[in-house]
Amino acid sequence: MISLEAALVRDTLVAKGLETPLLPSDMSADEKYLRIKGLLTEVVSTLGLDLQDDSLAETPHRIAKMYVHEIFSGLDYQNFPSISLIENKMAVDEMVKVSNINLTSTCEHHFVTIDGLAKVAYIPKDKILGLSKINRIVRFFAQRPQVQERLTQQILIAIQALTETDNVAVSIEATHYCVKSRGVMDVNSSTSTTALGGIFKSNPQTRAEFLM
Ligand SMILES: Nc1nc2c(ncn2[C@@H]2O[C@H](COP(=O)(O)OP(=O)(O)OP(=O)(O)O)[C@@H](O)[C@H]2O)c(=O)[nH]1
Ligand SMILES: [Zn+2]
Repeated sequence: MISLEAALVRDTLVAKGLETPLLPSDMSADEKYLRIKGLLTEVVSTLGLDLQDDSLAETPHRIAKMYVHEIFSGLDYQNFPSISLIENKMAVDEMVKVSNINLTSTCEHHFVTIDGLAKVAYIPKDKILGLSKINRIVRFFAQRPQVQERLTQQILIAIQALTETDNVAVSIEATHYCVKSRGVMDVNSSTSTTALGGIFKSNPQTRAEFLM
């Protein structure tokens, strides 16, 4: 069973065509762990590494656990954070902005790290979101194989759906280790992405206030 909030976010992402491409599966987390552990035993031994060595013996177990319960745990809506929303009794109608949210994700093309910072803002309407929940929503979607553009959009849409307002903005600045530690091997470049909704898109001043 997933929470009502998780179901709302999932259904909104599906309706907007922004859900991560997922196939239906009825495997439990334990079944996934066992299957991945077996497959990684093949990978590690095909690379010629000795799984009898005490340093390597647990590597398939560690990676399977890491995929299912850590870095890809956001594929399972049962891990969606509990969301606390309160009524906007104080009639806040100015921007609430959370900056420097630590973000560690995984590039879906190479399964290596994306390391960055996110900034999220919204202008409350009837509901106010518990502050830490913004960080937790960022973290949930980061814990999936991702492209940065989709990650940025998914956070936007989740917060729009939960706060029942379009006036949400998200930006991410990140280093992709698939660019830094392999391939083109550029150690200096970083990538910025932005997703803007409502007044953040239509009003240049609001956009500028968010981006500064
Ligand atoms: N748009 C976008 N591209 C990404 C992201 N993460 C990785 N990529 C890119 O995905 C592309 C995959 O390109 P391919 O040519 O199929 O893979 P590749 O041969 O490993 O490419 P190189 O990285 O150039 O060596 C690369 O250009 C990556 O830099 C992301 O978050 N967003
Ligand atoms: Zn990559």
